[in-house]
This record gives sequence, structure tokens and C-alpha cells, in this order.
Amino acid sequence: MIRVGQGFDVHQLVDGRPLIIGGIEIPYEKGLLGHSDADVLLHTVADACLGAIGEGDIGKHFPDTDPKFKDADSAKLLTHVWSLVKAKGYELGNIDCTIIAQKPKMAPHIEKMRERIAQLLEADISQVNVKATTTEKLGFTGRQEGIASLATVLVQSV
Ligand SMILES: Nc1ccn([C@@H]2O[C@H](COP(=O)(O)O)[C@@H](O)[C@H]2O)c(=O)n1
Ligand SMILES: C[C@@]1(CO)OP(=O)(O)OP(=O)(O)OC[C@H]1O
Repeated sequence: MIRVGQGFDVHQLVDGRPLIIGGIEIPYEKGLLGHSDADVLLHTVADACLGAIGEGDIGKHFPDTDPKFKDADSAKLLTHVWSLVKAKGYELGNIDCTIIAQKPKMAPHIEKMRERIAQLLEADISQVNVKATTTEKLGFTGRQEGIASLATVLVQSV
């Protein structure tokens, strides 16, 4: 059996926070705001995985009202989500992600993100694609008010 899931998330860009995307810290003058470390890409991947197994979303599993998840490492949240996928008898087919950000340039960091996501999903890097786009200075991402991301995942029975 194969199943697919999609994910989408947005976080606001603010002063005084580290910029963590795809499980790695990117040197930049601003960072993403959230209850957790606000790793927009790992949240998107987690939501896509939960979607694939019909288990809702990360807000359901890790409520942003729970102090337990304050400043949480999103890699740990994704590890828990992946344990749910495995418990249902699935492994990764492939995942494709898009980061929507006017700045900073993601290209120099893409390989490290792919490596980290592959590690968290116990897969080979060839099963993980990460890409980035601007919105040509249009909208909230174009004004650098926030960063969004999208992901589509395919899981298959082991
Ligand atoms: N934050 C970003 C946005 C884009 N890229 C790379 O630049 C290419 C061109 O982007 P356009 O939005 O102008 O089409 C894109 O394909 C990415 O490779 C990036 O690294 N970081
Ligand atoms: C990860 C959680 C939990 O700490 O909080 P945030 O970092 O605010 O992220 P979001 O994508 O808004 O929702 C999921 C949350 O419940």
C-alpha cells in the first residue's frame, strides 16, 4: 500500500531569534517566531507525514498551549511523528519540499537540510528533495515578514 500526505506551514520572521530551517541553523539577522524552535520546514514535513497516515496535524500531537513544547527541538517532534509512521508499517518512498522565502538564500544550505531530513526519516538522501523559491518580492514572504514551506510525502508499506 502507498499513501501520500501534504504539509504547509508559515512562521513570522522576527529579530532576536535563531533561524532554524530543515534541522539546521542558518546564519541570518532574523529568525522564526513560534512556541517551539519554529522550524517551518520540519513542521511541514511532520504535517505531511501525519497526513499520509491519517493522524491529523502537529497542533493535535504537540499543542502550542502545552509548556512542554516551549522552545521544543522540532527534530524531536519529527522523530516522534516518524515513530507513528513506522508503527503503522510504513517507510519513506520520497518527500519533496519547497521553502518560500525572499531571503536568505537557501541554496548553500539545501544539502545539509536533505541530509538531516533523510536521517530523521531513516531514509537515503536520494529520497529527499528540498528546493526554495522567492515570491518575487510579492506578499508576506516577499516583504520578508515570514517564511512558508510546502511538502508532499509518499510512504509505502514495508
Ligand atoms: N530563499 C531562496 C529563494 C530562492 N533560491 C534559489 O534561487 C532560485 C531562483 O529563485 P526565484 O524565486 O527567483 O525563482 C531558486 O530556484 C532557488 O534555487 C534560494 O536559494 N533561496
Ligand atoms: C510546534 C508547535 C508546538 O510547540 O508550536 P509552534 O512552534 O508555534 O509551531 P506551529 O507550526 O504554529 O504549530 C505546531 C505547534 O503546536
